[in-house]
Amino acid sequence: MFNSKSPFFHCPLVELQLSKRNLDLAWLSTAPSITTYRVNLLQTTTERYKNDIKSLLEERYENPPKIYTLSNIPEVLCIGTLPISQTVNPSVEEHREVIVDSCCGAALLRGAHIYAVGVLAMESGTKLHDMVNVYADLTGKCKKGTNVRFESNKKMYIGQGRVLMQRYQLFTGPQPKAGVAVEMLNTISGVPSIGDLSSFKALLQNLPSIVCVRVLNPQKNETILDMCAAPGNKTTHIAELMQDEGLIVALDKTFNRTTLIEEKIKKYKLNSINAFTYDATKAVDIKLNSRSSNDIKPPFKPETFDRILLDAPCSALGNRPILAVKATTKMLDSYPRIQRKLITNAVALLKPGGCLVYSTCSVTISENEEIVAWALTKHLELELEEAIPILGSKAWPCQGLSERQRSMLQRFCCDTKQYDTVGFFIAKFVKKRK
Ligand SMILES: C[S@@+](CC[C@H](N)C(=O)[O-])C[C@H]1O[C@@H](n2cnc3c(N)ncnc32)[C@H](O)[C@@H]1O
Repeated sequence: MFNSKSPFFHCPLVELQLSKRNLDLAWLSTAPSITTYRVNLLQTTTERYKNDIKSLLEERYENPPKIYTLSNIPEVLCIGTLPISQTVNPSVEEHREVIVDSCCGAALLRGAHIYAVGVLAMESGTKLHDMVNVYADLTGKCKKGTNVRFESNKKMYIGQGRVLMQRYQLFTGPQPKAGVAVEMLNTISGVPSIGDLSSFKALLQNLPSIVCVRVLNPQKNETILDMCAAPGNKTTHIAELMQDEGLIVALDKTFNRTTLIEEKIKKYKLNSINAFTYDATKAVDIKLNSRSSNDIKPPFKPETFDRILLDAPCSALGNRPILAVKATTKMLDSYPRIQRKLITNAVALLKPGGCLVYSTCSVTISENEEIVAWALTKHLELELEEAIPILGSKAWPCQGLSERQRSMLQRFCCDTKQYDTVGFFIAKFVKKRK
C-alpha cells in the first residue's frame, strides 16, 4: 500500500523545484488540524454559533473535538481534531472499497462527505448502509464506474464511511448525480467528518483567508475593490466588517465564477457589493475621467479606491492536503507574470494613502516574496505596512527584502507553529501620498 509521506507528483521537475525551495513536502500532504468557520456577525453571534456546532459534535462523537474562539478576530470559530483513538485503520478484508480521486480525497481529509459525482469506483455487491473503506487514487487511472477492487500501489487510505447510494444509483441513468453517496464517519486526519455546514450564519473558510480581510481592515462607507473575487468568500467578509455600508466592487474574469459571487450576495442579503465579470489586468480606464464618479464600474478611473484586495490567481500549492500535484513547471512559471500585471493595475486604481493587500494560497517564493520585492522596486509609490493581525510567521529570505520587511509580511507555512492551517501569504502595501 502507498504510504504518503509527500504528495504524489505527476511531474518530477515540479517535485525537484519544490524540494529545492526547502518546502516540507510531508507537511503539504497532511491536512490542517484546525477547521474554521467565519461567523456572520450581521446575522448571529460567535457564541450562539459555537453552541450549535458543539451540540452537533456531541451528538456525533463520544469524545468531541475542542471548539474555541480567537480573541483578536471575534468572527472566527475553530474546531480541533478528534482524539487519536477515534481515528481509523483499514480493515481490508471486512469491508468493500470505494475509490475517489485525489482532490476528493483531500476534501474528505478536511471533513467532507463523498458526493455522488465524486465516486470513481464502488465494488459490486456493496449494499445500502454498508461500511466501506475509502481510498484516493493518486494516479488518475481509476475509471469511473469500476466495480472491482482497484489494484494500485498508489492508492491512499482515507478512512471509513457509510453507503447512502448504491452502484445503480450512481452509475446508471442521466449524469451527473446529486446528493451524498457515502457519509464519512472517520478519516486518518482526525478532522471531524461533519461536511460543510456553511449557511448565511457562518462560512467554512480557512483561517488565513479570514486574517487576510482583517489585514485589509475595511471601514464603513469606503470604496473597495476586490480584484479577483470569486466565489466571493472574502468579498462577503469585507461587507460584514463594513456593516454592509459603503461600496465593494467585486471583479472576476470568469462569468460562471462571478455568478457564485452573485449567489452569495443574495443568500447573505448584502447591499454593498456590485459584482462584474471583468479581466482585472484591463481594469484601468485609459480615457481618463470618462464617467461620473457615481458610476463605478469597470474599467475604472485611476485613484478610485480606498482599499484594494488582490487575492491573486496562483498555483494554490498551499491548499493542504495536496495528495497529488498535477502542476507543470510551465504552469508554475505563468503565475508571477499575471500577478505582476494585476499589481500594476491595482497601484493605478488605488487612491494616494490607500492600501493594497496582496495574497495567495501558494507557498512558492516566486509567487510571494519575489512578487513583493518586485513591486517595491517597480512601483516606488508603494511601501510596506505591517500585515496585522499577525497569526502566521515571517516571510522567507528573498533577495530585495530586508529582515525588517520580511517581518512585516505574513506567511502561513510548515514553519508556522501556532496555527496548523493551509499555506498562505499576505502582504500589505500603502500608496504614498503625493
Ligand atoms: C484565489 S481565487 C479568488 C478567491 C476569492 N478571493 C475568495 O476568497 O473567494 C482567484 C480568482 O481570480 C480569478 N481571476 C484570474 N485571473 C483574473 C483576472 N485577470 N481578472 C479577474 N479575475 C481573475 C479566477 O477566476 C479566480 O476566481
